Amino acid sequence: MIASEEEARSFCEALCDPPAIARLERFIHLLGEENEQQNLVSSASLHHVWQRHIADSLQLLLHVPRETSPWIDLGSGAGMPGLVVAIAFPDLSFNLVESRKRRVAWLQGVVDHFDLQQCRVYGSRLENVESAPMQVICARAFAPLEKLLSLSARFSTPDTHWLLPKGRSAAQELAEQPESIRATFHVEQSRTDCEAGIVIGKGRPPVR
Ligand SMILES: C[S@@+](CC[C@H](N)C(=O)[O-])C[C@H]1O[C@@H](n2cnc3c(N)ncnc32)[C@H](O)[C@@H]1O
Repeated sequence: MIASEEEARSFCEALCDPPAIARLERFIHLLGEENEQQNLVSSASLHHVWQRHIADSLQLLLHVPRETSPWIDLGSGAGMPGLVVAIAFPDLSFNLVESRKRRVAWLQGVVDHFDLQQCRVYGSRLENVESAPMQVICARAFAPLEKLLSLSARFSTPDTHWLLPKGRSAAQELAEQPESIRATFHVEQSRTDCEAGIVIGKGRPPVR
């Protein structure tokens, strides 16, 4: 379990090369500046930014083969987890979906800053994004599991990996789903919070 900022940074250094760590440091700086202009993340969380945001995002890579792409991140907000993984691994293809205008501008500004040519920002509601097959669907703090699946199953195929950090409600939310959904997903322990879980799955869930 990652229990400190130092451990979180070491965890990220084990996953990423030094240029990626330098880009993530720059992202943290930009995030701090932008957070004074708009409420992207809680200011308290910036005191634990490697643990709460960077390692929390990068830990998703432990659950999917490294080269898997494209990803879609639902409700990217400040950029967790999709933008953080895109900054660390710019060779992977990412689609970031966010409906709030100022957040969209922030995401696009960061994509431009790092010249992330494989990263596309969709400034609209997910409901209005055209369907396309994705290899990874991720979302942190986007919507309750049932709603999340019904809004996004159309992006999945039998090969799609689902990576859904769900905080402390992970096991409960999954337990409330019908057996057909429970058969597709399971909960893995988060590395950054001993009480949090990540709902992990593979395939196209049979949603209504
Ligand atoms: C609680 S925030 C989480 C942001 C980020 N994933 C994180 O963990 O820091 C949820 C985000 O989803 C966006 N959102 C909510 N419903 C959406 C929808 N239907 N389509 C696109 N974005 C949506 C909100 O604007 C918000 O930025």
